[in-house]
Amino acid sequence: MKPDDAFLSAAPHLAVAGLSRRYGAFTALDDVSLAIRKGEFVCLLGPSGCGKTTLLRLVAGLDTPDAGRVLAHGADITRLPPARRDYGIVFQSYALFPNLSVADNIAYGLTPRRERARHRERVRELLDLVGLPGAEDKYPAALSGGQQQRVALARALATSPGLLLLDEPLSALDARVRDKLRDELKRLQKKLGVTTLMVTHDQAEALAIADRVVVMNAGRIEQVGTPSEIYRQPASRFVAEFVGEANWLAARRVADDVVEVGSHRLVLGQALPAGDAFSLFVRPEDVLVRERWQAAPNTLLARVADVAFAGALTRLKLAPEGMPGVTLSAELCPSMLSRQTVVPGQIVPVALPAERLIAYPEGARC
Ligand SMILES: Nc1ncnc2c1ncn2[C@@H]1O[C@H](COP(=O)(O)OP(=O)(O)OP(=O)(O)O)[C@@H](O)[C@H]1O
Repeated sequence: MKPDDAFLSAAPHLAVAGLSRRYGAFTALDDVSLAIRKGEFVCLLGPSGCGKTTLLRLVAGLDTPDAGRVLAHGADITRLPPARRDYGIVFQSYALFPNLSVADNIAYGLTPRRERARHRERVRELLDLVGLPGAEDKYPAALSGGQQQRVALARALATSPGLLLLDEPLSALDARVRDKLRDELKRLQKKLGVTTLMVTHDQAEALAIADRVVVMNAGRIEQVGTPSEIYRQPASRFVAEFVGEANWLAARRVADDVVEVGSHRLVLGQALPAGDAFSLFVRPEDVLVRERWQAAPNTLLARVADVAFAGALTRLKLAPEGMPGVTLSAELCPSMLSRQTVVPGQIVPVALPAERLIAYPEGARC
């Protein structure tokens, strides 16, 4: 059974199976399969041009695939026109009607039009929900970007759709407004339980907001996982490079779970993939600076090259002995620094926990 068959037979809330979209000779989306459960918040994450919006547009019915299917509750909706699909959508640009009041913008999709009193009540409810009570009579031009996006969200939710589609809804906003709206969006999504698919190229946003993140690269899915799985266990070198900060060390195979970096042997928590040359990955917060030396596997000495205070943590640059040319970034939390001072030039013991090291075959790039 192909993985698509397994998840399609489970009739998830939304599924795409073997979806491809080509523009001339260029393949924007290449055999993508994905299943989304009811109530899930899923983020499509990836660099510009990787096919996120293409996938969202196919789900919305705004475009037609060259191959593959879109299914809602197991029913094939690939050819169903957008108006007959059960979703609300918010785009990056606010896309409100400038000549309509906030109330009319929100009520636009509500039918039948004659039920004005009922619509007024629904608009009031939605404006409360998105944190804009009393804004009914304002016009879009009188609203800030963040407020306009709240109205766009209210409009998308007006018909209580089964699916909320969001295409970079926060990226046109300044950082402070974006963070606030991000938290509110997450709270709102959980409160309503509306299944949500959001496109973003901002990894911090995806990790903070999503139940599951779909990392895309060049029209394909690299990994689907919870934010913590994506961050802690990147399935490919591409994901490891795209999400979060990392140290990369050139390593050579010594045994099935042992590599050599410079003159050091490092034990790994899992068996190496095939190959002799690897890029060894370790997050800065997993580079552990010890108070005193203990002869233990994966422990080495390093000279502190730089100490930079960064508020909630302190960033160190470390030059490990026996690894010429290598600089390791480490992050220390305040509780650790209250026990020990670290200054440039100091020699400190450093541990690289086996289970925190991941080896990717050299050359297996993006
Ligand atoms: N109508 C089109 N005609 C030709 N090429 C297209 C068309 N639409 C998209 N593409 C190409 O398909 C690829 C994927 O585009 P898509 O908009 O899905 O990327 P994206 O991941 O959403 O990127 P961004 O974050 O920049 O919006 C891009 O290389 C884009 O240039």
